[in-house]
Amino acid sequence: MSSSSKPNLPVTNAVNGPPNADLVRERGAASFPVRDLTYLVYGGQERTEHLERIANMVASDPVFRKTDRFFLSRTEQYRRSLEKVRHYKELIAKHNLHSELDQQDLRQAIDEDLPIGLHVGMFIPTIVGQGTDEQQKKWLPLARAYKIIGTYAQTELGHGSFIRGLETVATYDKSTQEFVLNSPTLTATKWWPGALGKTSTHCVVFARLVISDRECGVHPFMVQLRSLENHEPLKGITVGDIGPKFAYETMDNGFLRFDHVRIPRDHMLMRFAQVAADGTYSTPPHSKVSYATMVFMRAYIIGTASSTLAKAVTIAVRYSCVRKQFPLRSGEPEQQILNYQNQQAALFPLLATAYAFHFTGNYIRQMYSDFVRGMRAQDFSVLPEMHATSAGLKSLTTWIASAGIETCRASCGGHGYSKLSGLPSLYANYIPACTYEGDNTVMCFQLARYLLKLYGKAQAKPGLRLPGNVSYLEKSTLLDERCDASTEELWLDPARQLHAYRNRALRLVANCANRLVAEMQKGKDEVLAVEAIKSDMVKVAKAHSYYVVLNNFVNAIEQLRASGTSTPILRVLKTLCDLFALHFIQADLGDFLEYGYLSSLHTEPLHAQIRRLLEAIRPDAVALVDAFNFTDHALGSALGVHNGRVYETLFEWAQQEPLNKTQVAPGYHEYIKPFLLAKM
Ligand SMILES: CCCCCCCCCC/C=C\CCCCCCC/C=C/C(=O)SCCNC(=O)CCNC(=O)[C@H](O)C(C)(C)COP(=O)(O)OP(=O)(O)OC[C@H]1O[C@@H](n2cnc3c(N)ncnc32)[C@H](O)[C@@H]1OP(=O)(O)O
Ligand SMILES: Cc1cc2nc3c(=O)[nH]c(=O)nc-3n(C[C@H](O)[C@H](O)[C@H](O)COP(=O)(O)OP(=O)(O)OC[C@H]3O[C@@H](n4cnc5c(N)ncnc54)[C@H](O)[C@@H]3O)c2cc1C
Repeated sequence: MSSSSKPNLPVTNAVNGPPNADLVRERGAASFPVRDLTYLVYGGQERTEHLERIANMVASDPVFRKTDRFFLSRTEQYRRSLEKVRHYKELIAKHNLHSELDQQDLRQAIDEDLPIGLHVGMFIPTIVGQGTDEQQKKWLPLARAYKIIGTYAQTELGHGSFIRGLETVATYDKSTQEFVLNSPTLTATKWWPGALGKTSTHCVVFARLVISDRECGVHPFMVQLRSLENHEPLKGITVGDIGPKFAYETMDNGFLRFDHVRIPRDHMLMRFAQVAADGTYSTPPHSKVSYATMVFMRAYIIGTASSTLAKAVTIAVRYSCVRKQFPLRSGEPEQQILNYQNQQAALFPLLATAYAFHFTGNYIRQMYSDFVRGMRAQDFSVLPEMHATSAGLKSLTTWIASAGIETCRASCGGHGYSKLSGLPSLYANYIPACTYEGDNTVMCFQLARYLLKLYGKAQAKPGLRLPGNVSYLEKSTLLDERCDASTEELWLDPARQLHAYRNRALRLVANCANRLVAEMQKGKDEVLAVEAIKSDMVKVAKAHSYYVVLNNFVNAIEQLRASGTSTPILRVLKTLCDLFALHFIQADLGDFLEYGYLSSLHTEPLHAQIRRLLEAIRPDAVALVDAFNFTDHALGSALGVHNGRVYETLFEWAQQEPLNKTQVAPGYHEYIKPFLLAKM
């Protein structure tokens, strides 16, 4: 089928030449207009073309090249990322990219963990969210123009998850109307904040506020760290880089200590809690409102899980199409490895998941903007739902995307282990998303607590109406219902798929609630009873989040159908949605079998339907990854190049290896020559 409009062919880092014939053939045989799916993913033709212009501008700009990254030392990588920051700023001015959206598009196209990520992602949002109008007026123009660079300094050597345990103190001195910031112990040292070590001139510090010996809880303070003239740390401030990490080399995650550093009273961000000149403290309208930037970032992280996984899948699917291994019978041509069922079973559920997460990203963005609108009107009622939902989805999406990248890497065989595949660095730079912005397990407890509370309320008050995604907690009769998908066809019914996910989630919540009561009946207080069910709480949070993701995918398809999306696109999205739904039932089959919701009567057709779905996706696999529309620059992979010239590109990129600069190995004369035969 032909596309409705021609794509702008991505700028390529691949070796030029005729494209791989298998890829060409597969692209020509797609069952749907690829370009239309791209428009759907990126929000329309105009927006897609705008993104392409930016992506191609970045991809063709030598400053943004990525191919040298594997051969640079940590310090060189940091310097290179600063060079990219400077150039990013130059391009904003040159191309008039002053809107926040344009700048976000540009950063996304640059596709590197730049040391201004925290400035944009957390420092500015914290000023916007927590600063008074006057504070915003003072700091935002400076921050937005990069006259100052800031970060978000919350985590300490001793505490990250347990925010109330932070030890940095901000003591109010009424006589001078200043706060005195101090790090009283080694464990009070701020540790981890991105761009803190070497780049930032300022930061928002989270410290426990003390007024006349009274503890008022953790609050945000604006602090200047370095001189704006020579970048030297200011008096009383000890700051530096925390040293080598698993990856993330471009980012100077830092440490920071305060020795009785004085800041003016108006440097406490006082939108919600205030300290008056005489030391009178006014409490915020919600005790956790100062945690709002983290909720914002969790929502952002959920949105990026789709694109990250989509990159890994694009690389693995294209490579699996080019790579051939074994003829089925002797004398026949070798098979593309993508034809093997095991390869499809590894990759296609991840392809489906990347699409599923795309719709979940849209959902959380909408939920977040509704929540912000409410907050502006002093309505915090949505905060618990927003916090719990984003905590759970952040955990599920980052866990699945991390594991998915590794699956993609492993499915590329030996070449997947080469950094030139792009997959090792994609994985190593992505996995901290499971830890930062809230350790995933700890985040799951937050969602599970919320669900258990609502379940308890619904039990105590029949007829209570709960919000949309959790309304199934009202229906304990659902627990008596069983699966009736006894044929392959019935498994394609979205209502039945959702029923299964809802039933599993409710079952796990109910079991957890019962176990909590049982533990308390054994004599434990509530705190210890919760400790006894913690691993089950993680399962509860994941089960609910799976349900939310599937529900969003099903709803999105319904909305697309209603808005007249073409049948071929709807068909392929429905196939992906079915595969997502059925694959994750198959993956957690024990949950569904344990309480008799499913039996072998249902599992046989389930397995058979999954095999059919893999077959259905196979002819469209390349088109489905092409629809993500990544440039070769974005993928940074010799295996995933758009033209499929995988071996040529691998060979050429390998020539850049510094070891290849000389024919004779460095160290040969000292270490090899002495024991080799002198002559043959
Ligand atoms: C939206 C789309 C936007 C698109 C545009 C974005 C542009 C951005 C550009 C970005 C550019 C680059 C990106 C950079 C890349 C990313 C880099 C990542 C950098 C990482 C930064 C960090 O890691 S910052 C540090 C993060 N730290 C944490 O997350 C700590 C985790 N811990 C906590 O959150 C809390 O302490 C915990 C929730 C665990 C418990 O809190 P605690 O104070 O102990 O409270 P409890 O007593 O347990 O609970 C009391 C009740 O409060 C409820 N609650 C807790 N937290 C919240 C909250 N945040 N909101 C609401 N309610 C909350 C809790 O549930 C309890 O409720 P209950 O009813 O009493 O049970
Ligand atoms: C790359 C990277 C960038 C970062 N950037 C920033 C930044 O810019 N600013 C910033 O302030 N911070 C930053 N952080 C810190 C990050 O937010 C914390 O590391 C994160 O919140 C986890 O906290 P923790 O390290 O204290 O883990 P811990 O809480 O010590 O977790 C360790 C283990 O204990 C378990 N655990 C913890 N509490 C409980 C409990 N109550 N019950 C059961 N199990 C529990 C966890 O599940 C985990 O398995 C960054 C971290 C990384 C890795």
